[in-house]
Amino acid sequence: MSIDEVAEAAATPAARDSQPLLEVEDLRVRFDARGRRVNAVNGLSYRLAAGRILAIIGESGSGKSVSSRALMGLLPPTASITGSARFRGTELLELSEKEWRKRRGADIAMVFQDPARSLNPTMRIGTQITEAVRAHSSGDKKAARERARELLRLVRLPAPERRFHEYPHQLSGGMRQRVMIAIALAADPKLLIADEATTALDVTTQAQIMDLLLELQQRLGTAIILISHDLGLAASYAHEVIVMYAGRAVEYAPARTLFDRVRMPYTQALLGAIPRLERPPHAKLPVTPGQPPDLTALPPGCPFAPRCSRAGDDCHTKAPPFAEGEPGHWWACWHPCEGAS
Ligand SMILES: Nc1ncnc2c1ncn2[C@@H]1O[C@H](COP(=O)(O)OP(=O)(O)OP(=O)(O)O)[C@@H](O)[C@H]1O
Repeated sequence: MSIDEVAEAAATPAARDSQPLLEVEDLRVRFDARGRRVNAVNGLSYRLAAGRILAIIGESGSGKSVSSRALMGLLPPTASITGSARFRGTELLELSEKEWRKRRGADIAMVFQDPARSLNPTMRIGTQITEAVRAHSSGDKKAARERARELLRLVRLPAPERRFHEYPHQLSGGMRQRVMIAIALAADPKLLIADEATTALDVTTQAQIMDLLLELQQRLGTAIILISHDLGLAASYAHEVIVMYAGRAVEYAPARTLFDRVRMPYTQALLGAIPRLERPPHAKLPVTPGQPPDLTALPPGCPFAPRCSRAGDDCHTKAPPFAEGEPGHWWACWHPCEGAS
């Protein structure tokens, strides 16, 4: 089945209603520090089925990382989290730190933007992956080393035998990111969150890492959440896309539907700012005129209204619900676009 066929299948109610891997409902994250309250995530809900690729896109500060870190128990103590995030039926938001230590990386693993900072510079690559394997298994060291070698081959690291004995600084950025992906896969997670995992890489290497993630999703059935500023990346690789603004989902649809029939003016502004013919394959989110709202003082209406060319008086007073306007296609807007980007 091609990605397009998979995406089409996802739009059917049957596929949507099948047992989801992850169900996020009304997730809210607030930071209280030094007398300031930052409302970083403000009622985010979505479902992800096993083996699917979901892209979460939005401008800087829209809550993409914070909402995903909440799923890994990685937020600081200044964060108050409410709502629900069920992974295969288990409520993640109620886990204790002790339970997190056992589970983190096992069910859900995360790959970040900067592999140089995530790897230990003083430890050989092979040792770091072996330790990750041992953290999640009861097998002996020899078996863990063998599994580490297998993981390096799985992520297609060139010359894996030689690299096994090398240090991070001896590898290129793309190779280091392959090592981070190998570490993330050590416990065979069902969900991999890639938080801007290719942003720091050159365009060719970006494409290679994305192709690797796609291959892993197809071979291992790992679901992937791609957090990105990159619309082209979402269009090329994701089955479904969530567009976030001010800590909320403002549009959600199968990738093709979203790019063919945009409804939310914010998404259209993001897409429309780059002329289609000139749109490079990995176009970064352009800056839409105006500023994102102050998360310490959110307006009563639609948070995008002050920047929106379609906004009416109602938009400034009453927040539009995030609702399924067409089968499989959700948006939060009182005056949606006509349906073509
Ligand atoms: N520890 C924290 N304390 C206070 N505010 C925070 C903290 N972490 C994040 N925030 C705020 O929460 C909001 C959402 O941040 P988040 O990192 O999720 O955005 P993002 O969409 O991932 O942006 P980027 O693409 O720049 O990473 C931002 O305003 C950010 O400043």
